[in-house]
Amino acid sequence: MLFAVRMDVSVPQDMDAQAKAELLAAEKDYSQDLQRKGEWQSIWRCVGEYANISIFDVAGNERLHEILWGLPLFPYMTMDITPLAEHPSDISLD
Ligand SMILES: O=C(O)C[C@H]1C=CC(=O)O1
Repeated sequence: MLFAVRMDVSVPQDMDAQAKAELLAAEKDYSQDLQRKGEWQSIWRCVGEYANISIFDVAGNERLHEILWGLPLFPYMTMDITPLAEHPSDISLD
């Protein structure tokens, strides 16, 4: 199942610099591991915002929930999740 997820990040301004660096490194590792496994298909920066739009291809809602809850940055994010279906005008389906 495909999902588009918009993640808006808001890390506290007063977070310790070392703790922030470790958090962002853990987030990157977590994301790239799932990208290599094919569940996190793509990630795009939203221009001018500390936000991304990501495409996930996962077994179902429970798996997406598990992935999102496991994000190291989860406590500092808000998310908007859109389930995706095929579009009848998609030429790759012809
Ligand atoms: O920078 C972000 O958009 C937040 C985050 C989500 C995955 C990742 O590597 O960073």
